[in-house]
Amino acid sequence: MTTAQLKTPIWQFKAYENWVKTILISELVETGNSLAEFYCGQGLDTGKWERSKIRKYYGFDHAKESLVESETKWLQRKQPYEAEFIEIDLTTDDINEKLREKETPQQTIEFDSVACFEGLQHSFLNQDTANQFIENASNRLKVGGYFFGIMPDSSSIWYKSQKEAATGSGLPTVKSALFNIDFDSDIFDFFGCKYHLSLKDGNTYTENLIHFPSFINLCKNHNLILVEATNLAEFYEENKKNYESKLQQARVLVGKGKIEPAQMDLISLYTTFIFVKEIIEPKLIKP
Ligand SMILES: C[S@@+](CC[C@H](N)C(=O)[O-])C[C@H]1O[C@@H](n2cnc3c(N)ncnc32)[C@H](O)[C@@H]1O
Repeated sequence: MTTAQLKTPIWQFKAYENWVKTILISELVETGNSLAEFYCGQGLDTGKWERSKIRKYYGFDHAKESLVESETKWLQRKQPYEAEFIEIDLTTDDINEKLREKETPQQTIEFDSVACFEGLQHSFLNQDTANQFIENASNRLKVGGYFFGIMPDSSSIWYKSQKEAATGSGLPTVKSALFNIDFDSDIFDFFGCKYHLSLKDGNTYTENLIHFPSFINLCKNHNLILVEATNLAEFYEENKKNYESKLQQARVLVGKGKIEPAQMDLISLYTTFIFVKEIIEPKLIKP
């Protein structure tokens, strides 16, 4: 990695995101845990799972080649935990069907935590896909277990848009030193309000803007209760003291004790989320 590459906004964002992931994992995942990673991709976090000393890992992704890459990383690290790499479309398929074939009558599969670091927003194409995804997240999670990760912060993005002057139809374009955000729609719907994040270095990402209160309600329908959601910019203020050395290790460029404001503006487009699975109360039968 050259010094020039290290300084690009996207590399800096990824370094910062890595720092956040490391903290979330160290606070929520315990030695000996059974851990599911949704949208595991190519296993970029294999080292983090190894350091957290999990017992068993289940990586879920719909791309076979990503799962092969993820498994290769795990093999290269000499299989530091037991692992399964499972091909599934998390927005249309039922996780039970994939897991049943791996279970025995004596041993059913359950997770202490479900992590999802990139992709939750892609599940919100419509009500059915969002519902199937959250159902999958909750289904094999133990009571008291965490569903956690990182997603775009719709409140922050919405707020930034509302501060801009409206020009023509559609939601106002967000303009910042490192990026612009354009919206497809002129309303902020639960589903279907797409936006395009264009970085000044030429990369463009299309995401779904998730209405956060509706997301919380959907999770509640699946017995997942919000514990906290922290905008990634605030996350820095809350954790920089306790995790300063990890900030250096992640190679986040911090000048004069703080991250550049333009970089922070990009970081503030995302939020953490942590839900806990609650005890399912039996329904009271009225006399
Ligand atoms: C950006 S990668 C995530 C990488 C990894 N989680 C990380 O943080 O480094 C997104 C992954 O989501 C997977 N994906 C996208 N839609 C999916 C779906 N409906 N079901 C399962 N996997 C999906 C893609 O194949 C891709 O590997």
